[in-house]
Amino acid sequence: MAKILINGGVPLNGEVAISGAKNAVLPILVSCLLADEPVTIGNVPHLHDVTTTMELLGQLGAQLVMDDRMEIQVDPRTTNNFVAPYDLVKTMRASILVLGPLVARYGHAEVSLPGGCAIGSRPVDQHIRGLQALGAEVSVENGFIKARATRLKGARVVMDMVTVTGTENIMMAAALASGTTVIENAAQEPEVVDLAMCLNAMGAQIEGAGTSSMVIHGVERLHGAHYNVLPDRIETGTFLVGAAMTGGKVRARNTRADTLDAVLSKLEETGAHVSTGDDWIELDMGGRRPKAVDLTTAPYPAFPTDMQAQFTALNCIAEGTGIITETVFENRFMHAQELQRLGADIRIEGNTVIIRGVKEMSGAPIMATDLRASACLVLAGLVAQGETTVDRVYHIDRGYENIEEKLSGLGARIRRIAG
Ligand SMILES: CC(=O)N[C@H]1[C@@H](OP(=O)(O)OP(=O)(O)OC[C@H]2O[C@@H](n3ccc(=O)[nH]c3=O)[C@H](O)[C@@H]2O)O[C@H](CO)[C@@H](O)[C@@H]1O
Ligand SMILES: C=C(OP(=O)(O)O)C(=O)O
Repeated sequence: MAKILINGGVPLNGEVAISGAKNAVLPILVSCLLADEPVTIGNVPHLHDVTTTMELLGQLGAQLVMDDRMEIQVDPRTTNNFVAPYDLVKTMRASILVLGPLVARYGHAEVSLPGGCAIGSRPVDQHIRGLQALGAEVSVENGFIKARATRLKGARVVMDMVTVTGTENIMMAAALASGTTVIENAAQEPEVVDLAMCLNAMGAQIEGAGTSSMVIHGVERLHGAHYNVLPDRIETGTFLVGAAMTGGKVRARNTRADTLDAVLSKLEETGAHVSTGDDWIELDMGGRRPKAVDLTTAPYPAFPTDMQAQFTALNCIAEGTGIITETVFENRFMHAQELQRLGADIRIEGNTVIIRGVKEMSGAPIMATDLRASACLVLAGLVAQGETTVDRVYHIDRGYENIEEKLSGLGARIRRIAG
C-alpha cells in the first residue's frame, strides 16, 4: 500500500493550480443519466472517485469517452442496467446519487445501502423520503434501496436536516417529474448550485439554487450540453492552510474566493494576509507562526466540515489554544490521535476538540482514516521536524489530484513511496 513520505520544515511558496471540485463533478457526471443526448463535462479532476463514478456509469450501460484534456463525454442512451452494486457503493458513498436520476428517467433503481463510514453513520433516509414524496415506491431489501415509479410527480419536500447529496438526489429526480417540486431546507453548497447550473444547461428549470428553498419545474426531457465543473474550494483551502502553517506564501490559481468566505475569514484570524482576485487567492504568512482559532462546522455558508481536520492540524502548531466543534458528522476526529503521535496537545470532549498549540511537532509514522484526515496529516507532516510517513493514502487519492506533485511544486519535500 502506497505511503506519503514528508521531510517537514520547509515553508510552502509559489503558485498552485486548483482542480475541478470533487463534490461537484460526481453529481454532475451522474446527472448525465437524465439526458437523452451526450453531455460533455470539462474541468474534471483526476481523482479516484471520478474513476469510480465512470466505472459505475459504465456498469449502468452508459458510454463514456475521456479526451486528453480530461473532458468526459457521457452518452446515456445505452443505459440498460439499473443496479449500483455494494462493491462500488462501499468505496464511494456518492454512488447513492444514481438513485434519483435512474428512477426519474428509467422508472427503476436498485442502489446498495451505503452503510456507515469512518466519519459517521451517514443514513440516507432523507433521500428515500424525498423520492417517496415525489411518488416513487421505495423499499429496502437485502441491503438494497429499490425504487420504482412510472413518472414522478412534483411535490413539496421538506428536508429534516440540510443534506448535500440528499438535496442533489431530489433535485435531479424532480428535474424530469411532472409539475413543480419545492425543496425546503435545501443545501446551499456551491456544488449544489453547480449541479443546478449544469442541469439548467441541459434544459432543466431550476430556480433558487444557493438558497434554502429550491423550485424545480419538471420538464419532459433533458438534452445534451457542455459544462465546466467549478473549482474545488476544499482543495483550495487545504493549500492555503498549508501556507499558513508553514509560514509561507501561496497563490491558488483557477479558484473562486466567493465560495470560501468562512474559510478565508478564519485564515485571516490566524494572522495571515489574504488577498483575492477574479480567479485566484493568495495567502501570505510572512514567516510568522499562526494564531490558534476557534470554529464550528455547519452547512454552507458556515464553516465546512470538510476543512475541519486541516484547521485542527493548523491549531496544533499555532500560538494559543483553539477550540473546534464539529456539528455535521458525529465521528470526525479520527485524525486527533494521529496528530498526538506527532506531539500535538489535543483533547477530545464530545463533539469538540481543544488544541493547545505547541511550538514544534516531530515526524512519525501515522495513518490516514478518511479523506480529509489524510490531508490534515500531510499538512502536519509539512511542519513536523524530521520524517513523517502517512499510511493508507488511498483515502487522499479519492479527493486530491496529484497532491504530492502540487506540494513539491510549492517547495515541500514530499514523495510517494511503495508500502
Ligand atoms: C459527495 C459529497 O458531496 N460529499 C459531501 C456531502 O456528503 P453527504 O451529502 O453525504 O452529507 P450530508 O450533507 O448528507 O450529511 C449531513 C448530515 O446529515 C445527515 N443525514 C444526511 C442524509 C440523510 O438522509 N440523513 C441524515 O441523517 C448525515 O449523517 C450528516 O450528519 O456533504 C458533506 C457535508 O457538507 C461533506 O462532508 C461531503 O464531502
Ligand atoms: C466526506 C467527504 O466525501 P464523501 O461524502 O464522498 O465521503 C469529503 O469530501 O470530505
